[in-house]
Amino acid sequence: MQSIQPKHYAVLGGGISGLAAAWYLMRGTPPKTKITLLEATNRLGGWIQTTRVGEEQVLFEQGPRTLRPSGLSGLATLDMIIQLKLTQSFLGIPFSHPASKKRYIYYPNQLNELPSSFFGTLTSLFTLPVLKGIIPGLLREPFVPKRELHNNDKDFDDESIHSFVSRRINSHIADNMISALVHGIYAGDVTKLSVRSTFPLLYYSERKYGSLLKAMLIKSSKKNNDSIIPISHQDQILQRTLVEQNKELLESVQRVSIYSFRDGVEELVKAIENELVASEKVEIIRGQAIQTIQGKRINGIDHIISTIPSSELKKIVDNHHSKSPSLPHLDYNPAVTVAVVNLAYNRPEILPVIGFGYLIPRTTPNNPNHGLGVVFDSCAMPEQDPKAAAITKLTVMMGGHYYNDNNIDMGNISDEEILSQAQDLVQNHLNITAAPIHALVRLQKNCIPQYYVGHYGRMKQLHEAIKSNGRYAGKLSVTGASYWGMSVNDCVLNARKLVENLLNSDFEDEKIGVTKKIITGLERVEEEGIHVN
Ligand SMILES: C=Cc1c2[nH]c(c1C)Cc1[nH]c(c(CCC(=O)O)c1C)Cc1[nH]c(c(C)c1CCC(=O)O)Cc1[nH]c(c(C)c1C=C)C2
Repeated sequence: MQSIQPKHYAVLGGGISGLAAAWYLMRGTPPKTKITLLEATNRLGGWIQTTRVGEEQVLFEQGPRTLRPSGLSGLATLDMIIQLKLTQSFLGIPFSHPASKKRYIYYPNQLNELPSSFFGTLTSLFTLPVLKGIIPGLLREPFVPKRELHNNDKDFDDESIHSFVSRRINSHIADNMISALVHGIYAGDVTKLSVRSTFPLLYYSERKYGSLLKAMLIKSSKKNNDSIIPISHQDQILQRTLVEQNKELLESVQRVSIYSFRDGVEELVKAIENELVASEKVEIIRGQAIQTIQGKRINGIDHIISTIPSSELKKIVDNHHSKSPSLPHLDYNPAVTVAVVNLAYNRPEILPVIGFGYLIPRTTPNNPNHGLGVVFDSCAMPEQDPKAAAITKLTVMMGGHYYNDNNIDMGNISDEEILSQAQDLVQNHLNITAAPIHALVRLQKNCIPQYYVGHYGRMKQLHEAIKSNGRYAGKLSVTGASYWGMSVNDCVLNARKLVENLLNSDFEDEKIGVTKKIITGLERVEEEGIHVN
C-alpha cells in the first residue's frame, strides 16, 4: 500500500469496520496523514462487547463470541491478529471438539442433534423430525430445472432463501432446518432474506452447475479447483499473499474450527484501539454524532469512509430541501434488534447435552418469548473463566425479525422482563429451574442488517450513484455490515480492500498520471455480476 500526498481522512463509526479502516489507513499512509475516527457513542467496538462480572470475573460475550479462521476473510482477520501480536491470547477450538461438532435444533419440542459426519448424516436423515422429507427432496434435487433469468436483468436475479430451498428441496426443510440456521446467523426471516446475498454458495451452485448436489460432487473431486462463488482478481492475489506471509500460523490453525481470546472477542477491539491511540496520525472523537456531510470539503477532509449503518448515512447525506434522495437504497433494508441474555449457574452439569448450542426454527410451536437460540458458552471455552471452573454459562438470544414483524418496541420493556423471558425459555426447553448466580441483559439495537431480496442489484445501483454523484464521487466511500457481509471477518476484509483500493488509486493518479479511479467501497459488484447466467 502506498500513497503520495498526505491527506485528511474521516472514518465514520467506531465498530469493527471503522476501527479496521482507520487501522489499515494508519499503516498504509505517509507520515503526515491525518485520520479522524468519529464515533457517536462513548465506546468503540459496536456490538462486539465482552464483560466480566462478579467476584469470579465470569466472562460474558454480548455480541459475537467466536471467529472462524476459514476463507479469505478468516485469513485477513488472522493476519491482523498476528500484526496486533494477539496470538498469545488465542484460544482455538478443534473440529473434533463437541462445541464444534454438536449443534441442535429445538423442534417441535425436543433437541434434534444435527449430523456432523457422513454416517451421522445417514441415520439422522431417517430419524430426525426436523429433517423429515429430506431424502425424496435430495433425490429430486438434481432434476429440478435451473430457475430462468427474468427479463434478462441479471442484477436483480434473486429470490428469498425460503423460496430457493422450497423450490429445490422442499418447504419442510426451508421452514424448519433452514429457518433455524437463518435465526443463528441473521436473526432474520427466511422468507425475506436474499439467497444471493446471504447464501451465495447455494445461489451460484444453481447458476453454475444447475444443481446443489452436482456442485457438491464436482467440488469434492480433487481435480476441481474452481471456486463456486466468483472470486475477483484482487481477492485471488490477496489470498496468495496472505497464505505466503502467514504460513506458520496457517499450519497451526489447520484443525481449528472456531476461536476467541482469553479475554473474549473484545480483545481484538482493544488491541486495534491501543494502536490507533498511540499513533500520531489518528484522532478518535467519541460521543459526537456527525450531522451532515454536505459541501465540497468538510472541514478540510479529503475523503470520508462511512462505516455507520446505511440508514444513518442516509440521514446525513440527504439534502433536506430536495425531494429525491442523494444516494439510492440506503434505508431499504431494515436491521434487527437482538435481546442477548447471559446466564451463569454455579453447577457444572446443568445441561441435558453438550455442544455449541441450539437454534429454534420459525415453526417451533409455543415460542412466546421469540427465542432464536441458546449458546452453551461454558462448553466451548472454559479457559476464559479460570476463577469459575465449575459453572455453566448460557447465552439466550431472542427477538430479531420477530420484534419487527410484531411491531414490538423493546424500548418499553425492562431488563428484568427480558431476563424473566430468558429464564422462562431455558426452563421450558432445558428444564433449568435454578436461579443463575450472574445474569446480564443487553438489547443489541439494530445490530444485524437484513439483506432483503434484490440486495445485489440495489448495491450495484448505489455503487453507480456514488460514482456519478458530483458531490460524493471520489470523496465518499462506504463499507461495513450494511453492504456486504456482516461477520467480523467480512468487516475486516472489506475495510482492508477499501483502504488498499483508495491508496492505490491515489498512487496511480499522482505517480503514473492516469485518471484517478473513483472508489466507492462497493467495487465487488463490478466483478460478481458477470458470472450470472
Ligand atoms: C441464536 C441466535 C444467534 C446465534 N448467533 C447469532 C445469532 C443471531 C449471530 C451470528 N452467528 C454467526 C454470525 C456471523 C459470523 C460471525 O461474526 O461470527 C452472527 C452475526 C455465525 C453462525 N452461527 C451459527 C452458524 C451456522 C453460523 C455461520 C457460520 C458458522 O458456522 O460459524 C449457528 C448458531 N448461532 C447461534 C447458535 C446457538 C447456533 C447453532 C447452534 C447463536
